[in-house]
Amino acid sequence: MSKQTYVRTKPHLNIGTMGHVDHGKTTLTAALTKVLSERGTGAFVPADRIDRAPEEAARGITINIAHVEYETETRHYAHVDMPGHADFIKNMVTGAAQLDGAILVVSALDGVMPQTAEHVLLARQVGVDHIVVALNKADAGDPELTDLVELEVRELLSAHGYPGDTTPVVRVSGLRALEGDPRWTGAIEALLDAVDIYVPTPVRHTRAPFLLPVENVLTITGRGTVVTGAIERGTVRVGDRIEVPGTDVATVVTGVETFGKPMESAEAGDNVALLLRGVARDAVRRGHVVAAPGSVVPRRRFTARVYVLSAAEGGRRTPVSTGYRPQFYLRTADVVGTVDLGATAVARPGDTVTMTVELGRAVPLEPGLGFAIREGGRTVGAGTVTTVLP
Ligand SMILES: Nc1nc2c(ncn2[C@@H]2O[C@H](COP(=O)(O)OP(=O)(O)OP(=O)(O)O)[C@@H](O)[C@H]2O)c(=O)[nH]1
Ligand SMILES: [Mg+2]
Repeated sequence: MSKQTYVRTKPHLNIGTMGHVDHGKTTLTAALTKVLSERGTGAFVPADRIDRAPEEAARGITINIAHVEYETETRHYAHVDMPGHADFIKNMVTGAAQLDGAILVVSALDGVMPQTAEHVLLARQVGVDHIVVALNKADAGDPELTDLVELEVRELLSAHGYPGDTTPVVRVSGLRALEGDPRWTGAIEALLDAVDIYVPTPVRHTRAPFLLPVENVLTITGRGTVVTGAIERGTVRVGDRIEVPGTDVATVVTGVETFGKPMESAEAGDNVALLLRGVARDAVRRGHVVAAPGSVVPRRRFTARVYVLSAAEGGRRTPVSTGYRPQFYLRTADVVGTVDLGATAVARPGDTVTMTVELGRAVPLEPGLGFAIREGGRTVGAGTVTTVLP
């Protein structure tokens, strides 16, 4: 086994494509890899390979195939193209995507559609601070209509607290760029430049104790159990001791990889696969965290500020009251919880309220941790932990 080691020469960022179904997210992702493969800083990944299910890629200790990686002159990117609307919601609300920036794909032919708006709202809630717009299918759109679509997108962004007037909007054609048409490969270059310039290099908490929310667990015959996910904080290297709070797992990391390449040391922001010594496959699950020993104590109760989505935002039509038991999505965990609204007693759609929550099982909690509240497959609220209770 002589795999090439990952050498960190540039800052690493996590970005992704979002937008309404069929607006061309996957085609654009493929086009980005094609243009960069021609520059020699990435491998071309055709659209049908991006859309493939993660399980099919469980060779080596490789991570979710919905991620592709590429480099520009100044950065290394992991790019996640979420295969469908439901996956997008799941990845965004669970924090699995952990995007530093997003490319909002809007078809110049169709303009802003319901999921365009929903994704912008969700991006805002989960703390994606920087959006670059790709007005896709510009090859087929009438330029004057495309101008109107651009205005519409800028208004949408402004309405959700993004700087709509100054957000880069680049007219692209993923399809024509894939065919190698120089006008449109040039547009993809312009989009990449916009991302490089507009999305700032995030500050990573590399000095904090190591924490990895587990996104996926795989078994590699003959090697053991592997957990994958994006490192939230700290660093990790082969030989480090770790534990999985709330379980009996306390062991040593015996392998660290990113995109199939072994790493010397991984840090906050990296998408990694960790091989854990002597851990049974069913001992660790999505929703657990892997942490530096003694650094995290799982808890069940907290107070939070919560925004209850309005019906227009896809939320509930009726108020919630004390005793309400929805699902809470905290990092990659999905846990039932009981709401206590105290003296307020009810919260109407569109309200921001303080609540106390008691979760069905303990998870690592801390002030400032964001979460989503879901019920019957839709997002009904978004909040932030204010106090962790004993
Ligand atoms: N004319 C034109 N068609 C495009 C372009 N990009 C994508 N398409 C077509 O639009 C359709 C949808 O493209 P996808 O890339 O699968 O769209 P998507 O947003 O990933 O779709 P979901 O993942 O299902 O939400 C396909 O038929 C593409 O060939 C483009 O730049 N120009
Ligand atoms: Mg797609």
